[in-house]
Amino acid sequence: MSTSSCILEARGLRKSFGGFVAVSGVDLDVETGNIHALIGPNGAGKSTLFNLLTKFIQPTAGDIRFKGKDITHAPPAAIARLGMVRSFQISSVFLHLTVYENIRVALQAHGRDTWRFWRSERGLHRFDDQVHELVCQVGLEPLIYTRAADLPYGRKRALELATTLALDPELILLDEPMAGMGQEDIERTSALIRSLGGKHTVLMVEHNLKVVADISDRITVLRRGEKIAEGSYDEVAANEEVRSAYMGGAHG
Ligand SMILES: Nc1ncnc2c1ncn2[C@@H]1O[C@H](COP(=O)(O)OP(=O)(O)OP(=O)(O)O)[C@@H](O)[C@H]1O
Repeated sequence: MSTSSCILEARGLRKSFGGFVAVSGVDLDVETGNIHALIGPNGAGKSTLFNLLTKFIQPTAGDIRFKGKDITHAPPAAIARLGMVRSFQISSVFLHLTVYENIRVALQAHGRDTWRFWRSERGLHRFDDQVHELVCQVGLEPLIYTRAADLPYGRKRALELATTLALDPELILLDEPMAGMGQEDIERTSALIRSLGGKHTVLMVEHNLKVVADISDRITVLRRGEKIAEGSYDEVAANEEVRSAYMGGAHG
């Protein structure tokens, strides 16, 4: 694969915890504009790899490049400024604020003008068009003036995604975006993630294989810390090693 078409590249990533190797020499190429899924059975190393890529933990060996820049030792805040944002951490939504206010705060933060937060109401309304655009994008129009604390779980996650999109990231990292969602929210969120492809790049860890099949352009399969397959859903689903990995345990 040509490196120029890849927004995120990892080479030889390794993470050991004491004597235990959780991620072992993984190479990963995430192509610009793709929806890319990381899958594998329980304990395969998906979360560890995701935490390495998002800089929550440091690798024992290997390196990571974002848009060609070495970010192996960059702190998470620095990579966010470069355009790589990890979403779906509900804790980053302000529960006492409404949907409208949460998205406006995210837009203000992105504009780096948080000091203006306390300025006149009129000044704050300059974000209204963008707030409405994002609210519509994630399907929260009827709940725009609802406090985040009062949103159902799936809608809270939609709000989290809207606040992430407010930062206009080139690469969005989603950690199990469908976890805990009912079927209706799964369908809505799948359609939303699918719609991000092309304009944004998405890398997600996801357990729901139907969702992975429906929305991913490319899939990387891990087992026991190693990459065992990569390709389209049909390609990885036909791979013998992948089939035996999933037959051996619960889907993960
Ligand atoms: N901080 C840690 N200390 C020790 N071992 C760890 C640590 N984090 C993860 N591991 C081990 O590394 C292995 C991979 O874990 P990881 O959570 O990355 O897998 P996973 O594919 O995300 O699994 P699941 O689908 O169950 O969430 C597991 O055996 C786990 O016990």
